[in-house]
Amino acid sequence: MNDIVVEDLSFAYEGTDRLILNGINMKINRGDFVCLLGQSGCGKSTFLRLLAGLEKATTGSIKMDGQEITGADLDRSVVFQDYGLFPWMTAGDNILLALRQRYPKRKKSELQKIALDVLQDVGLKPDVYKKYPKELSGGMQQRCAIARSFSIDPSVMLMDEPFGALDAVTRAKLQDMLLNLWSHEDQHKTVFFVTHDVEEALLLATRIFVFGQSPSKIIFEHSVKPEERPTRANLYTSEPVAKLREALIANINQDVMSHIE
Ligand SMILES: Nc1ncnc2c1ncn2[C@@H]1O[C@H](COP(=O)(O)OP(=O)(O)OP(=O)(O)O)[C@@H](O)[C@H]1O
Repeated sequence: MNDIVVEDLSFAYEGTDRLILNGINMKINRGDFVCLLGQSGCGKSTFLRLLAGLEKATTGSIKMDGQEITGADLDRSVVFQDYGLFPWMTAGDNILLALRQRYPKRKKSELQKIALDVLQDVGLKPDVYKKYPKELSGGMQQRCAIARSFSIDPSVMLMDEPFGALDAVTRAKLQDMLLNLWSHEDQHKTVFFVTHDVEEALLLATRIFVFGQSPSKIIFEHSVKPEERPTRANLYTSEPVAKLREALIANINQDVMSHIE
């Protein structure tokens, strides 16, 4: 079943006539892990904002389960690079706030239990619940942001370079954690994940799209066959992954060069 269908989408920010996105078509199945690549400024974040319902298509449409996306919805949660936790609230209260919006009628004690469970799911100890964001490392804050996002059980997670600000070791740990969370769900969540990092996309994606620029359109797409999905151990030795890496880099480079020449 196609969960999200993007048809002939074009977009210009209000008050401007410059098209940021043009002629985007995409059919995404429930449970796909979609990675979006492309050079800086090509419109990846803008595309996520449209999926989130924070912007409206100029022409064309984005439909989820056959219904046009017309505004924000807790069924599509967003994780940004800068963690997005409210600094004046503890990690636990940040998660509780999201849970309260999702489940307004449930008891506080039930919601606290969900918050503690999701903190554990992302590998954090219970004492993190009472800590303020400034008392946590960048990696811990991003774990909290992901925990908050998972806690409200959205069908779709929109992740805008969530690991872009982290060091390589923390980043690898969080990639493994995210894959683990995603793959252990009975029904996988659909993930849209923006990254600049080809290796990250190769490791995570079941679908990869490369956006070109001015205005942005899809210049390359690939569906990864289940038997070709790499692990961290064979990321650099698998033949299909090597071929895909070559194709991704060639397409991104070609797009960069065509805007320099
Ligand atoms: N609110 C806005 N109003 C007008 N133009 C905007 C607005 N936000 C972004 N843009 C422009 O839209 C284009 C695409 O930006 P966007 O942030 O979507 O690209 P990106 O591919 O996510 O970039 P990066 O990889 O650097 O994060 C850029 O030219 C940017 O200047």
